[in-house]
Amino acid sequence: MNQGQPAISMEGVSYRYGAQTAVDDVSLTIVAGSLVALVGGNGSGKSTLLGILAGLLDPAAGAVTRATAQRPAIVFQRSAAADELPLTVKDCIAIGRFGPRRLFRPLAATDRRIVQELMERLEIDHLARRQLRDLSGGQQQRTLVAQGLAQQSDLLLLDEATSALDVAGQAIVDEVLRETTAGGTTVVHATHRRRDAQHSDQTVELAHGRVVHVEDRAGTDVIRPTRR
Ligand SMILES: Nc1ncnc2c1ncn2[C@@H]1O[C@H](COP(=O)(O)OP(=O)(O)OP(=O)(O)O)[C@@H](O)[C@H]1O
Repeated sequence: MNQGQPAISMEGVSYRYGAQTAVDDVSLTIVAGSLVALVGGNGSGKSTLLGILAGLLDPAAGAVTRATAQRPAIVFQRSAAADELPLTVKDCIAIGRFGPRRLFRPLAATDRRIVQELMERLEIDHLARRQLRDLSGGQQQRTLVAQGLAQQSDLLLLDEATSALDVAGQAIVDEVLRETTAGGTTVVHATHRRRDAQHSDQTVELAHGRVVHVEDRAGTDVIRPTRR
């Protein structure tokens, strides 16, 4: 995909849970190879919008256009599998190569290399054989980010995926995400912490399901918020 071209366009997108409108008439263009922070308070619609971008939720109204048909990689704050399955850090990242159903087939040399490189980049290689459920929240989050990256999708979606990271861990993930977008991947990171947006190319602020503010890296408004 060409960097600088639209990776995703949303036009008048809305989503409702029964009578509750969670995303309300959102129009947005996300440029390929950019790092976008989706910010807003609890219940502002970040996860729902991410679910729409992931293709997991069908909007009630509006249109979403993606430049490619690749399946997006999505990283959540926590993994239920981490609590239930006897997964090592290495296994968990390997899921990103195969999908959960093919977890226990042998890794090809290329997959092993990708898993190893990601563990090194995220500085979790010393934890490779540890059970995920025995790790700290921040160590688990680094592993889940590595799992998302292992998928090598052109669209990486993060849902509060760095909330437990300390300053050093956040700096590592910021750097890895920056490298990832430089390689052409589009990254959308939903977070309620505004400071997580400081390295993003674009910050999209949601309130009550609406885009209320969009800023580019230099701090200038680039898209007018949707009118009420
Ligand atoms: N499964 C659901 N059923 C009913 N309402 C829901 C459901 N999921 C979310 N909502 C509602 O939709 C709105 C947006 O929720 P969403 O989870 O998208 O927000 P968010 O910004 O991700 O919040 P948080 O930061 O708390 O995770 C909220 O009012 C929420 O109560």
